[in-house]
Amino acid sequence: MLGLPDHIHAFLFDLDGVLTQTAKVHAAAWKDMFDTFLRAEAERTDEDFVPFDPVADYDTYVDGRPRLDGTRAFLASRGIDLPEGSPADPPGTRSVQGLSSAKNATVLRMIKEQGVQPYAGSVEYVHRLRVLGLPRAVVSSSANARDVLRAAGIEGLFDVVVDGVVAKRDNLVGKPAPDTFLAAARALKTPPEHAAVFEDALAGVAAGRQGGFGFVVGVDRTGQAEALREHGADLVVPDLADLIDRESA
Ligand SMILES: O=P(O)(O)OC[C@H]1O[C@@H](O)[C@H](O)[C@@H](O)[C@@H]1O
Repeated sequence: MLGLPDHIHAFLFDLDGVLTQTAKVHAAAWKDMFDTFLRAEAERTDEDFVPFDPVADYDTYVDGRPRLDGTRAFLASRGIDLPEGSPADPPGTRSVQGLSSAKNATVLRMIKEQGVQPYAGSVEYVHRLRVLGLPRAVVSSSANARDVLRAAGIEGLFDVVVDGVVAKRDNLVGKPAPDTFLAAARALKTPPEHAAVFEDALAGVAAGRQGGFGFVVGVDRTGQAEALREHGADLVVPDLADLIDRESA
């Protein structure tokens, strides 16, 4: 079905980096926040400032995970232990919540300034699924997913959205756990073995593999095809337009 095996009847799409060109905006916001924090830490402790790597650190610790998990995972990679804090902490407070709020303020500002561009190949692919009457969901760790979908003008293309807000409400463990994808498959009334996962994040393809989904498509926007395969992608494509081409080849 549209470049995928015939046993696939439902389609679960990650948002940032798969449907919209916002993975790079998130990466830039994370770098901005962590570099400000790391610079201050370097001064405080009289140690060298080692910046956040927007490719290696982003892909390994942050990409695809819920915001607070991303903050915790990167801090742990540097051996930095911060108090959890509270959601009321002002952005930039020296706490997990304070740093996460600073990142969110930056990403929201960037999205407001730059707007949100969808990937044309993804929009075309989802349109074709809709014409065929096949069920489609967005599965994103982001608490800003609804706003991003709306800003990209593609909110109406999906039957179900499981985002960071839904995950919190329903106590779903975030990616790389498969729970949010499983919840979306349930909502589409499709067993996981008949659903496909589309992901650009290593944590996301790992979630698809762990959840026993029928097919996992890795979407490689940044030259990490091999790592996507290692984390569980059955197929890696640079863009969803390639799946349309496979279908008509
Ligand atoms: O901070 P938000 O908007 O809730 O998003 C959480 C995460 O959502 C994921 O979709 C992105 O890949 C991550 O980069 C991001 O950090």
